[in-house]
Amino acid sequence: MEAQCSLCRFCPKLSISLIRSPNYSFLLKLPSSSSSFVQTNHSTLRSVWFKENIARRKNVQMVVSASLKGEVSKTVIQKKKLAVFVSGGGSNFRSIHEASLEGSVHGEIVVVVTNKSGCGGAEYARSKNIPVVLFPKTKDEPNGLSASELVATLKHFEIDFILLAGYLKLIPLELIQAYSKSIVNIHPSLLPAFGGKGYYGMKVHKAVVNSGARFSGATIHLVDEHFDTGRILAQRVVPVLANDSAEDLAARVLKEEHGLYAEVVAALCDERIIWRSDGVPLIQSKEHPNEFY
Ligand SMILES: Nc1nc2c(c(=O)[nH]1)N[C@@H](CN(C=O)c1ccc(C(=O)N[C@@H](CCC(=O)O)C(=O)O)cc1)CN2
Ligand SMILES: NCC(=O)N[C@@H]1O[C@H](COP(=O)([O-])[O-])[C@@H](O)[C@H]1O
Repeated sequence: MEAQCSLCRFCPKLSISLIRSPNYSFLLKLPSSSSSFVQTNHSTLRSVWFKENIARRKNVQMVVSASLKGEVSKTVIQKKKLAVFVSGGGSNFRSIHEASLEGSVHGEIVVVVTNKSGCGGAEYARSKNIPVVLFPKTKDEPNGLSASELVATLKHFEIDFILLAGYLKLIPLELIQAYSKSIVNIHPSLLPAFGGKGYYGMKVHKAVVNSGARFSGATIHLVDEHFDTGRILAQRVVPVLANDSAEDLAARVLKEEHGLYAEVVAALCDERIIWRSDGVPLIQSKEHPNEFY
């Protein structure tokens, strides 16, 4: 009898099913590409199940995969530590924070960085007892940090990923080099269209409507030293309707942004980002680990 094994939720990379053999040991059926079976036994399954539940309590995620040679190896994925950068209302920040609290994002927002101490995102962070750091140092924000002070602060918080969510200042090269392939940004258009210096907030949507474009959307990309030129990681498309105002379009795009950002941050925290040989980052599907998008 073939039964879906409890191992499957540990090893999303393999679609494994259990076949109970006559001597009561378990055979792990590897993906259809190989007809081979690997032998395991009840005690392995029981110990994996036990460790997985212990792991859950320790903020780690256990991934178990069965090798062709029959070793059942376990990979422990630590819960990631996230820094979110905001300048405005912070709805994307709130969306990611809610996903983190309900568990769909295996990460914790441990610090918020802003260039506007009174913005909505910073107020929300304070209401949730999340530390707020000012960056950069300007005449309006004399208490802001320098780039090197910010890097030191983020290292102190042991940050794994930096998420820009409506942050409006240029991220300096020093921070980009300190967090290589670990800074992402969300932009409210289908890059490379309608991106770059001067393209932020409602300015983007006004340009899209005025252009007559029939589609727009949201883009999440890796951050490099220029505005909006980093490798694209994910996009969602929305229609631009004939009588849309810029505000109508902004609301439609923002709704997609919230879902897209939570999905991408979940993939980052699950270590499901795979770099194609030509440098394009892909996301490994959680439901179908053999599929990438
Ligand atoms: N090194 C990088 N830093 C930032 C990036 C990036 O891709 N690389 N993305 C931006 C976010 N962004 C678009 O997604 C963006 C934000 C702001 C601007 C812009 O023109 N800003 C104005 C100042 C606006 C203000 O202070 O109110 C400007 O620099 O003149 C363009 C794109 C975040 N950082
Ligand atoms: N170029 C950067 C840019 O325009 N970012 C945009 O600012 C808004 C922030 O909203 P939020 O503060 O409610 O998340 C979002 O629409 C985001 O895509």
